[in-house]
Amino acid sequence: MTKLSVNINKIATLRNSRGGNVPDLLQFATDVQGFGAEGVTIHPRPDERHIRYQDARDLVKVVYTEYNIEGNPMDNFMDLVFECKPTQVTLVPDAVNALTSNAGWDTIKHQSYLKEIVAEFQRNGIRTSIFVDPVLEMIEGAKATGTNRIELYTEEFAHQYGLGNEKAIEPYTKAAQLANDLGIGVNAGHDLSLQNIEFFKNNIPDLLEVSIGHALISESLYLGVENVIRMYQQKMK
Ligand SMILES: CC(=O)[C@@H](O)[C@H](O)COP(=O)(O)O
Ligand SMILES: NCC(=O)COP(=O)(O)O
Repeated sequence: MTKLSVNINKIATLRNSRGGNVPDLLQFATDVQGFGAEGVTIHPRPDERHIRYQDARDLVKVVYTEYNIEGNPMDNFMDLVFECKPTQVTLVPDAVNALTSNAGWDTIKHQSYLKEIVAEFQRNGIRTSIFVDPVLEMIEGAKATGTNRIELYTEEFAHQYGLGNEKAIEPYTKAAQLANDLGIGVNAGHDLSLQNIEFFKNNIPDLLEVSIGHALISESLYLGVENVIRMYQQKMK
């Protein structure tokens, strides 16, 4: 079975836009788990524009499924992860001001750095995952770091699939197969959605977990708005 970890960054974005506590991030995390999600993902960024470092700490008290913290392993981020002790840390090579994640690690160039960091998280009992493009050399490089898992960066697949190009799945299938052969677990994420998730899942052997945020929150708005409009009108009859 593939676990669904809900990325709640967007809930924090909405909350921060008004300065109060609506929507309530902790309640939302509690609810998605109550609705059956098998995990909660956050990706605190250095400017704290959505998830704040304090959110990561507060979530420790309410996340009873898999807690996945994503980010670039700079000093502040590492300290935060050691403090929160999530189930999994996903290492992402984002630039400080990146709008969103836009590339996987070069696991060959940064191999000794990643090896050291992976070992440090694992010594603290935290499972590691390395965000990578579906390139076979990068999967082999990831193996050499000692990581437990990789997360396949799926933006290109999502984009191409949206254009009708089903062949775009091929490098992902091959990368996942190699990871399986090498004994590394396979996660995936970025721009996965109701439109593309079934095809993706059906073509990736042993997909352990997907983390989905942007589309899932947008789809929740679309699928919920009709009900909410009727509820307002009901109250004003
Ligand atoms: C690692 C990854 O794929 C990202 O999708 C990410 O976690 C989302 O971050 P933002 O919500 O800041 O775009
Ligand atoms: N790791 C990917 C993630 O957490 C969510 O990405 P997206 O669905 O917001 O693109």
